[in-house]
Amino acid sequence: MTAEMDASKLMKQQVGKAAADRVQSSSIVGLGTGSTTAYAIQFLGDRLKSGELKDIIGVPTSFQAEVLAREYGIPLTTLDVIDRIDIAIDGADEVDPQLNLIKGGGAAHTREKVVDTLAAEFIVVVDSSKLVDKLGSTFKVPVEVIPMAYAPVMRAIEKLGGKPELRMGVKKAGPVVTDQGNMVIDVKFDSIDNPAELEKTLNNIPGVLENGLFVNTTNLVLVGEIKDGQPSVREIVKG
Ligand SMILES: O=C[C@H](O)[C@H](O)[C@H](O)COP(=O)(O)O
Repeated sequence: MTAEMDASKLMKQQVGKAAADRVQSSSIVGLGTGSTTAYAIQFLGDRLKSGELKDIIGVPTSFQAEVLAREYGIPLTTLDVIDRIDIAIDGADEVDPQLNLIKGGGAAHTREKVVDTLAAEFIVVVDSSKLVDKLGSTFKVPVEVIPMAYAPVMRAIEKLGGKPELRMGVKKAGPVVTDQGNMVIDVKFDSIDNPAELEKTLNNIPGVLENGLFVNTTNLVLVGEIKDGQPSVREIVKG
């Protein structure tokens, strides 16, 4: 493992723990997707096991989150049997100064947006590499589409000035298939000046299920960073 990988792992672990520590007993918890949230799920499981935390129920945002929650002993529920989510913990691929996000690097943004926006408190967990001045500067915007519509959706996105690319599988021939059985188009925009408007415009293309722009969805981002050689966590609160 390189020193860079070590640092990234340490930052993710630390921030995952900090988020898990904020969960209180008897909470219904939205369980996000990705490598950072995976640590939060693991630490929630540890707190349950030690008896420090009691009676939490998780709402998974993906097959990955569901499998991890089962592995770490977190009981699960679904949205048809609960009427609230107290807190959701989820990662992000980019965070801008207004705390708007790009998500969906793991193709889970559709279910994540449902769960995260239902939560009374949505905590984002990232390492410091995810902070950007402007959304779209390092990451493409993921757009989930129903399979029969992928070609016209790509043409419509080109007309909006985006450069669309069908996301292809790794160790799987052909496209990535989401937990809903759909496809993902990653879109490079030269400049995202109005994320709120772009989020709506993309979702308005027939055949699009959901895109990875999360605008005004969170007031709290926890950032894992390395300071003086030690992992630490910084809070960014929306003012
Ligand atoms: O679809 C995946 C999610 O939006 C993830 O939360 C996001 O990609 C961040 O993942 P990671 O913590 O692995 O960087």
